[in-house]
Amino acid sequence: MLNVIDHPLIRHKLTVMRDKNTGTKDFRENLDEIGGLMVYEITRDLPTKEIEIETPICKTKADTLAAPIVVAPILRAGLGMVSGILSIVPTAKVAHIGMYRDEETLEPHPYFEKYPHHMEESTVIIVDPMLATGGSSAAAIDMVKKQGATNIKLVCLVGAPEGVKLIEELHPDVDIYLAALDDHLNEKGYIVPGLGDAGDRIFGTK
Ligand SMILES: O=c1ccn([C@@H]2O[C@H](COP(=O)(O)O)[C@@H](O)[C@H]2O)c(=O)[nH]1
Ligand SMILES: O=P(O)(O)OP(=O)(O)O
Ligand SMILES: [Mg+2]
Repeated sequence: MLNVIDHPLIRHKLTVMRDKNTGTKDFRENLDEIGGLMVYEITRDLPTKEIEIETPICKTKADTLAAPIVVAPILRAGLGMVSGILSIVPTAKVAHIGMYRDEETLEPHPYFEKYPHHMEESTVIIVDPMLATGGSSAAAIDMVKKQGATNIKLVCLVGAPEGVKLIEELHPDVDIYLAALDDHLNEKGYIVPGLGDAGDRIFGTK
């Protein structure tokens, strides 16, 4: 199911990121901050369990997270959201999924994967700022499913209708979270209006 997280702070920060005159430093900082703000909303339905603790006053029962959380950035661009997410969920483990998109065919090419233990019992949050054709995210979801993950969330900043459709078709069990649903893809597979090439803007490459 698609969830567009609509919040004035997120809209403001995303506008800064979309602006072509925004430099690497401000682009990175705003991406990180949006990552933190989005994850607060996304984790709203995480399962909790009651445990017994002792306060300075008495014994009591209180809630704690029931399952481990794994943040799985799709390299490189997804890396830009990790520290913002970890600032809200500091106990999360981090998986890495290396993927590049062929510039001609737009097909995703995985080149690296590394996971923490217990993927099957974790809530896995896959992050990539851009959901364009959806090929990279769909492939990343396949990869974490092969590791046994069943509770998977996909968190992107900007999505195109084409990418949302692909994920809904291939992985109807995965909830999609966006900060904005944009208009369409251009002939080169870039999101319009979008924010350009996220990896290049984060890392200052071209
Ligand atoms: O406007 C865009 C579109 C894509 N990217 C990069 O490509 C992948 C996602 O593309 P899919 O077509 O959905 O596989 C994403 O990892 C971005 O790194 C982009 O930066 N800007
Ligand atoms: O999906 P790509 O090819 O844009 O990868 P990166 O995020 O490393 O720029
Ligand atoms: Mg890129």
